[in-house]
Amino acid sequence: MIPGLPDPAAVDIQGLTWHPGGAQVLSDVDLRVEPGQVVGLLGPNGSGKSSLLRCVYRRHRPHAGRVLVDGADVWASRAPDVARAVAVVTQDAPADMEHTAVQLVAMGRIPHLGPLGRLSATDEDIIAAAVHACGIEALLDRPASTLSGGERQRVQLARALVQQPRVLVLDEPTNHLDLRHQVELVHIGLRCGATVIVALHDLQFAAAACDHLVVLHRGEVALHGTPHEVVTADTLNRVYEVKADVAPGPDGLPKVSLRVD
Ligand SMILES: Nc1ncnc2c1ncn2[C@@H]1O[C@H](COP(=O)(O)OP(=O)(O)OP(=O)(O)O)[C@@H](O)[C@H]1O
Repeated sequence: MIPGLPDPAAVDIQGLTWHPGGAQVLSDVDLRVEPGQVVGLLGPNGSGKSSLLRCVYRRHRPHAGRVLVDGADVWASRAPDVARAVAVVTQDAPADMEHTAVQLVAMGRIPHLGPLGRLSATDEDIIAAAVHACGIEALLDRPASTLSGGERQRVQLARALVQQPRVLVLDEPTNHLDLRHQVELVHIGLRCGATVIVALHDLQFAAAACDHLVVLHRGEVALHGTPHEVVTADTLNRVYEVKADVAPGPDGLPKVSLRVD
């Protein structure tokens, strides 16, 4: 789909602890993600999902522990080297709102450009492929500030893809997307060949889209396993404090029915 995508990388999170201003946000988190795996990060609001992902894409420096991408500690590596390996789509609007969509997408090539910062024909091909994959051709000349939340998220995904990442970090990438674009995100982002770590709120979507699920609770890994092992009535009760029935749906995946009485 995107020309020249490199091999996916393993991600090893070891004893990760982050306590800004004394608040214990992440405590001794261990997680191994195999190359090419799609791992869903679940957990209630405030459980530490975004904080964990920020440690992976080198936004937060952990107070203890480390994140290894193919064996290299991201905080012992140079920022441009990490940017060549790890791309991110966040739930926030991009900072550069005055730029047009195509300028934002092209910024994804910056870690790969030479000293003159010029785009080559190969770079242009990669950008065109990502624009096509994300279906944003009609948005290219629009300033980011005029785009809807879902349009902006697709522009961010295209920017992440042109980075040709070995690891793709997605922080609640579906929160602005309608059903069709959620399904497309699975095809484009989750199956692009990179190792993917994705924070999600919808357990059923996570079960359908991910190979492996990890549930954070109060900054610790509460449980992890296959969708069948993780999406259970017990998890919903113990971690989310809701009553629910979980039974296999027609596709064999866990189907959640919340009890609201
Ligand atoms: N810089 C910071 N300083 C102090 N506390 C922080 C900081 N960043 C995050 N927190 C706190 O850490 C906890 C975890 O936040 P985080 O955003 O990682 O959770 P989350 O699981 O992604 O939540 P949500 O599902 O609501 O997006 C929250 O209680 C949050 O207030």
